[in-house]
Amino acid sequence: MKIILENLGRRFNKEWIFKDINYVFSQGQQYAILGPNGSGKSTLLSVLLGNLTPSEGKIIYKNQKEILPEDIFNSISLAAPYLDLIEEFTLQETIAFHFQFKAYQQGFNAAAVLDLLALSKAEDKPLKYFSSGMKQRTKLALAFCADTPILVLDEPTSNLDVQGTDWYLALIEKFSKDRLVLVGSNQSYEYDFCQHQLNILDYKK
Ligand SMILES: Nc1ncnc2c1ncn2[C@@H]1O[C@H](COP(=O)(O)OP(=O)(O)OP(=O)(O)O)[C@@H](O)[C@H]1O
Repeated sequence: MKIILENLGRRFNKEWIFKDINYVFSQGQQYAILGPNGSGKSTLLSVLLGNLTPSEGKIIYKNQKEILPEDIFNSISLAAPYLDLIEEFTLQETIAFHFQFKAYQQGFNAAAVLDLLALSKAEDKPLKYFSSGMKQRTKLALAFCADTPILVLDEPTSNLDVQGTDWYLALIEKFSKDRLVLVGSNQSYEYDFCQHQLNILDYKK
C-alpha cells in the first residue's frame, strides 16, 4: 500500500492550512505528522482518510491496483479524540459491532480484544459510563486489532495515564510493523518510534 500526495493543498475559506505537499507514504513505514496546536495535523489526516476533499492537488492510493478515495475507508483504522463511539453499546457490543465491518488481525477474536484491553470487568458496561481513558483505550484496541494496511492515530495518548501510555507503546511494538502508520501528535513519546516526520509548518503558503 502506498499513499501518494501530489501538490496537495487544503484551505478553509481564504486560509491555506497546507499547500503543495508532495509526499509518498509506504506500507511498513511509520510517519509522525507534526505541528503546534491548530496548525493542521487533523485536517491533513482527515484529507488522507477521505473525510475531507483536497482544495487542490490529489491523493493516489495504490495497493496492487489503485483504490478510489471513496473506498479507502475499508483499508484504514482510525483512533482519534473526535471519533465517536456508540455510547449505548456495552464494550462487548462495541467490539462485536466494529468487527462486523473490519476483519480481526490474525489470531484475534472478540475475547482476545477484551483480554488485550484489560477491561474485562467492564465488558457489560455501556460506554456512556466509561471514563475518558477507558474510551481512548477502547478506540486504540479496535484500531490496532483490525486487519487494515493503514493505521491512523491522532493524539493517541490523549486521556491515557502513564500505564495507558506504556500499554499504547506495547501495542505499537506488536501491531504496527507491517502497516502504514500515521501519528498526528505534538508529544514526542507518542511518535518516537516513527522513522519519518512531516511537519505541517513546512507546507504553509
Ligand atoms: N471545518 C472548519 N472550518 C474552518 N476552519 C477549520 C475547520 N476545521 C479546522 N479548521 C481550522 O484549521 C486549522 C487547523 O486545525 P486542525 O484541527 O487541523 O489543527 P491540529 O494541528 O490538528 O490542532 P491540535 O493540535 O490542536 O489538535 C485551525 O486554524 C482550525 O481552526
